[in-house]
Amino acid sequence: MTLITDITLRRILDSRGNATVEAEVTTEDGGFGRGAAPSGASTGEHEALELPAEEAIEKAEADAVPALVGEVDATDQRAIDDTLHEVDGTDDFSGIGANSAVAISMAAAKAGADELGLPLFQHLGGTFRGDQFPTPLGNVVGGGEHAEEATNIQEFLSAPVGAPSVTEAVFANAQVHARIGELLEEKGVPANKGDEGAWAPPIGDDEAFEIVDQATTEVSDDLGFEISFGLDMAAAEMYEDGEYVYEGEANRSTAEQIDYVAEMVDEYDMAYVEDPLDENDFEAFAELTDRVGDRTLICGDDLYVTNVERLQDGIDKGSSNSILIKPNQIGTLSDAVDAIELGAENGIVSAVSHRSGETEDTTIAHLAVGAAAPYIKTGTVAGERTAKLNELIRIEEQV
Ligand SMILES: O=C(O)[C@@H](CO)OP(=O)(O)O
Ligand SMILES: [Mg+2]
Repeated sequence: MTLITDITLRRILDSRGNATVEAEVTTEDGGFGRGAAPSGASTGEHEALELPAEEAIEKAEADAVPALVGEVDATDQRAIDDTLHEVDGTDDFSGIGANSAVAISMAAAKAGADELGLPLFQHLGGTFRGDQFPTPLGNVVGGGEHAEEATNIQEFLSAPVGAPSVTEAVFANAQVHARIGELLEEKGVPANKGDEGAWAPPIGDDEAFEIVDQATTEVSDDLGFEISFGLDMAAAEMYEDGEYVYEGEANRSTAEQIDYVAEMVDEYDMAYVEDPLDENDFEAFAELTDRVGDRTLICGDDLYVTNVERLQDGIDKGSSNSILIKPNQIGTLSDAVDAIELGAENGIVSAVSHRSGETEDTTIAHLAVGAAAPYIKTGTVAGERTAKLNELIRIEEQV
């Protein structure tokens, strides 16, 4: 037993320039870990609650810190995360803030790993983990809530499903991103970038499909392995009064949205579609999964918010064959691992994910490897994204 001896919380900047919570945890034998909370823009209605950074810090200092310091074993992640839940006392972490909770949970995990002299992925996953690497889904074009005057669809994701290693996959996504930059320039389209470093051009979704298809095909031919692509439609953000609102084109009813997504899956042989329907429509999700789930991943992000109860509901209804895992949506690493494991037991494929507002924290790279998640979504370029991608490259070298 090695007790936590100190926890420091502070306000730091995230990649959008907003304040977020950073935590540092020290153990009695000198173990140390630092973690920082990310923050979403297209947040799900049922996510754990993020409080303003200063308020989250004050509340966690008053309630969580005294319950952990000198009380809990730094190497017992379940006990740490259970304590966070106990002191918070709510269902959605509105007591201390999900941002304080996740920062402490991640910092403590790193302190525990340091204490044990293990890489974080192994502390989280155990001795027999570390030989399975996630395929990185790389955001290369996007709009929605992540950029003004760009595509309706929030993210077009390069998916190097045939890459022989995670390192080659990471570089393949960067090459697709670069190729799209060239294609946009050739077309004379001004190419700004969105919150996650993806190109955010003022073009329609149809044109974006064509450009991403061309770039992934060309890079795939060049590198000699399969690069598919996918989407995060973040459809809850488009859903108004029973219709999916597309700027510059006709709105779609739920039935039309299902038809549209199914057609695009087949036309472009897409590997992955996240949040194609509203976050409360488990039934429409099930209809789409029934139609195309044998040939693509239909992933629930805002639908499940990394919550095992919502995931169980989706499993019972056949809503999807994939789940997005965001530790800050649920508040602790233990909760995130529970969702991955419940998914795996039921044939649901996990993709561990960043948020649009990020920091240099690399925990999700370790979580994906430690929990053997088949996918990770953490951008393509930009420092706060490459922090995780470069960490995956380093982990691959270690094993
Ligand atoms: O919708 C998503 O999957 C995420 C990350 O790409 O965006 P946000 O963090 O804004 O919710
Ligand atoms: Mg999403």
